[in-house]
Amino acid sequence: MIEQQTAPAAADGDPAWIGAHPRVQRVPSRDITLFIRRAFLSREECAELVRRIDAQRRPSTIADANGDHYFRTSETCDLDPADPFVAAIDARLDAFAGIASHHGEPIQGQRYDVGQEFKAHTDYFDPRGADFAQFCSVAGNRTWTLMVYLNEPPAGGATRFTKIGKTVQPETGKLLAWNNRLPSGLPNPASIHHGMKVRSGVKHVITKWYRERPWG
Ligand SMILES: O=C(O)CCC(=O)C(=O)O
Ligand SMILES: [Fe+2]
Repeated sequence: MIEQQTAPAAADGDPAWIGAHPRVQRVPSRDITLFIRRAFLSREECAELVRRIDAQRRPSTIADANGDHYFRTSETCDLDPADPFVAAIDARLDAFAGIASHHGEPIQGQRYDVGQEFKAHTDYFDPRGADFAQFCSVAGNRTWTLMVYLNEPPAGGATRFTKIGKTVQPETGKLLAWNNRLPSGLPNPASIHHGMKVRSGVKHVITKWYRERPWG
């Protein structure tokens, strides 16, 4: 009998579901739910994504502009959800998170050249921030983040979770998944993280964010 792959239907990620996948490690922390899964994507899949990101990149932007023009110096690419290759990766991310696809934003790509970074920030939007209504009135705030490194720069480019003191090194195909919320549903300030400066080479990642309510 062929095993039927059913799409996830849940509105939120379940740590027990994610933690039960093969080869998943949970980062020990009382303050955040954070998982690492090495080699989630193959080198070939990563290279395919890098090609698409490089072809369509634009300067990255931030919500709640803070006057620091060097806060996020990378470039961003909105990957085309209608591209069958992208759609297949999207479905694997949803299956990993265990979250219904309509809660997900389209996958983004990020590209960092030497000297580029994304300073310490949270992926959730500040409920008191000026841009909250603009970004969150329909789908609500961000819940989980899934991020995959598509390459490994020779120096720099780590992701540092500054509040919990955990630094993750880029590694081709490595996935990070974390909950941006507390068990109460409020935003978790311990999820703050810094995409650190690339010192040599180039760094690409994909980011996939899920929302409290259906997207779009
Ligand atoms: O590039 C990184 O290491 C972090 C990226 C990130 O935090 C983001 O895109 O929200
Ligand atoms: Fe982030």
